[in-house]
Amino acid sequence: MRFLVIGGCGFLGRHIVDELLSRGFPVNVFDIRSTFDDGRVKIFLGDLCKKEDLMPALEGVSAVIHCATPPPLSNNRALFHKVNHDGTLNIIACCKEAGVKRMVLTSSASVVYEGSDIKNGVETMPYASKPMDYYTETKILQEKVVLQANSDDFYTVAVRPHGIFGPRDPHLVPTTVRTAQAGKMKFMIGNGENLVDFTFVRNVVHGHILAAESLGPGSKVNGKAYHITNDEPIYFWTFLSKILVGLKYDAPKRHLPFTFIYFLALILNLFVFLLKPIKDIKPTFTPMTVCLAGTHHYYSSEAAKKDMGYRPIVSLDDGIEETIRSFSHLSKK
Ligand SMILES: NC(=O)C1=CN([C@@H]2O[C@H](COP(=O)(O)OP(=O)(O)OC[C@H]3O[C@@H](n4cnc5c(N)ncnc54)[C@H](O)[C@@H]3O)[C@@H](O)[C@H]2O)C=CC1
Ligand SMILES: CC(C)=CCC[C@@H](C)[C@H]1CC[C@H]2C3=C(CC[C@]12C)[C@@]1(C)CCC(=O)C[C@@H]1CC3
Repeated sequence: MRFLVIGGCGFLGRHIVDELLSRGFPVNVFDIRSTFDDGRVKIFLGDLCKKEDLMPALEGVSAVIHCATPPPLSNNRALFHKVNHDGTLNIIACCKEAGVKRMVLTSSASVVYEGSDIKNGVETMPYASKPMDYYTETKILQEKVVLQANSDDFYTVAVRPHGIFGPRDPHLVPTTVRTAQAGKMKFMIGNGENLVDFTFVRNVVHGHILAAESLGPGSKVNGKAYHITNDEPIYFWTFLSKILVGLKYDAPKRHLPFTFIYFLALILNLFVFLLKPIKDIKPTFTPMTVCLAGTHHYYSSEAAKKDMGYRPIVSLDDGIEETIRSFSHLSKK
């Protein structure tokens, strides 16, 4: 089974490519940029929104893993809609024309998150009716169109990871370190007792490949979404403190009230919106990131265990240790 990994030059995508190769699968990569060179992989450069770019990459492919997105923490509504919604419709149409049989979408557990506590969330929870940011808004649209595209000759499934971390992560660890270096990590938001799923990247990869292998005629996974987690919810600020201390930064010790910081983030968000025509500011503390830092949000992966035999293959502590080692270049000097 030849795979095409759309977004294969990104953080998760590259790990998926590496694992597929190590399991002996032939792999194509499609991405708008190239970040690596491997003689075993043909990298097709292009825009997933353009049929003429995508079709050549689909030749001889039987399974597509679509994990491309604009950067989740950017705030570009038009780009998110263009890539995550319109672009995904294009991928579905191209897959059907090229005779691809299976599609795995990298969705997000955040498609049901509206800023309030979610404890052991299940996949049957309704989509967020008021998504907190444009990224989440378009991940909901994206998952809907992919699962609706499931049919007797094109099998689709959505994998919903949460808080992916690991080597080459461009979002979580670098943003945490930058925030600490700017002196903005001296306080925890809230009481520090909110449980959150952080998922080591190789567990997310394992879930994707299991999902791809499980798709097929009459399969129970066809047309469904599955949470893939480490199955070890951890206090948000305990996780961040482990990363920070591992990179020789001080862990936050004092607390700021969640509602106070959330109110400040709302005001800042308004200023960012008003100033947008003049200057594009990307604050770290947005209503979404403040809620993620101050509320419970962890999910059940029981459905993935039952329907596709998923189990995390790397423990949280081992994943944290490997991540810290891989980011030694970001250690405090
Ligand atoms: N990082 C996280 O904590 C989580 C990520 N996800 C999902 O996982 C997937 C992968 O995320 P990451 O690896 O963190 O992101 P990333 O930003 O590292 O990788 C995304 C890749 O998509 C490519 N891309 C963007 N626009 C494109 C276009 N128009 N045409 C072709 N390629 C394009 C980028 O060049 C990049 O290589 C995404 O779908 C994201 O929504 C879901 C849950 C959590
Ligand atoms: C409060 C603060 C600035 C903490 C620093 C860490 C954050 C940058 C990460 C903590 C939780 C992460 C997270 C995501 C991005 C990075 C964090 C906000 C996602 C929004 C990435 C894309 C998704 O699909 C959902 C993730 C939820 C958790």
